[in-house]
Amino acid sequence: MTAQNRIRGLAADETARVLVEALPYVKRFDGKTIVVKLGGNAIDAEVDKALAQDVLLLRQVGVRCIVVHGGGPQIDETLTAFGIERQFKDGLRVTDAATLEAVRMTLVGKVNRDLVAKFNVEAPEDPVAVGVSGEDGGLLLARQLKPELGFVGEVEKVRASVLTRLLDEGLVPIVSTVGADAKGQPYNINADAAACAIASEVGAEKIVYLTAAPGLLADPGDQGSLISRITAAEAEALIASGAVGDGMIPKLTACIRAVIEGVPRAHILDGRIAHSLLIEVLTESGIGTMITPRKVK
Ligand SMILES: Nc1ncnc2c1ncn2[C@@H]1O[C@H](COP(=O)(O)OP(=O)(O)O)[C@@H](O)[C@H]1O
Ligand SMILES: CC(=O)N[C@@H](CCC(=O)OP(=O)(O)O)C(=O)O
Repeated sequence: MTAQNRIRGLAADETARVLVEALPYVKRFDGKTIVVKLGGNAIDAEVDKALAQDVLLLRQVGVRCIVVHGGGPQIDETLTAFGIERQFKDGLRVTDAATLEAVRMTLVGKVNRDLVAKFNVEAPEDPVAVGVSGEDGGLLLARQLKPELGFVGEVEKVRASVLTRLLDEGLVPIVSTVGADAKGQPYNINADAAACAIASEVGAEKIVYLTAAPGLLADPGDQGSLISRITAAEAEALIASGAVGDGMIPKLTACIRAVIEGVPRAHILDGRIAHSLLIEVLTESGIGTMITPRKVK
């Protein structure tokens, strides 16, 4: 059985054997940081449990994981319940004051709390997941992106020490992406962009985007058209060609930016597949799409 298939069917008593087989890959990441971005469309009870297990296992073998989450569909639900209309421009949510309240309530107050709880039930003896909002400890200093988007922010500065101090203590930060400016005005920040800013500032070895697609597709209508490897320049050309749509544009743009800013590899993986993170990190062939700064063998 290949290491990939073994990890897929990971059973507790098999974990040690799988890890021995994966040792060369584990060593590569010992002491390194991996940023994992979980998209709102990939959030699901079963895969969240598998993700929690993967992150906790990687932590046990010395990998420092930071989880950044989105929550687009969950925000939509809150807006519907409040009778507030949703509006998007270029994949970003137009955020007026009422929408901002709903975003903050949903991302920080619900999605983040639920994920922290799911992670900590996987290790009740040693609950290491800690929820952090971009407003906590000044983690995400934000400024308005464009006046026409209202309270949508871009990251001006990441205060990485908020996360590295937690990682140094063996904790696993779970980040929601509402930031604030120096005056305390909160901003809604796209989670793909925030994860990229965090990965470059902490000097991550990898950024992994878990989403509800097999990876980057050459043709969004053809699930079999997966692109396994792509350089930043090729990815830019693909966006310009119009073959990338919806939520994939901010994600691919964030991947391009991350690798240009020094993160060696960015990945887009199918977050609906249980243990996709572990399969990617601990096996040679990997899954999904890998974005690199330039061509690699
Ligand atoms: N070229 C493409 N390859 C893959 N997915 C694409 C592409 N173009 C558009 N998409 C769509 O983008 C979606 C990912 O965006 P989104 O759902 O916003 O992600 P997330 O919630 O993970 O941030 C995919 O599920 C797919 O429907
Ligand atoms: C400015 C902006 O668009 N912010 C996003 C933040 C959540 C997010 O990015 O969630 P996903 O990762 O699930 O897409 C939003 O309001 O939906």
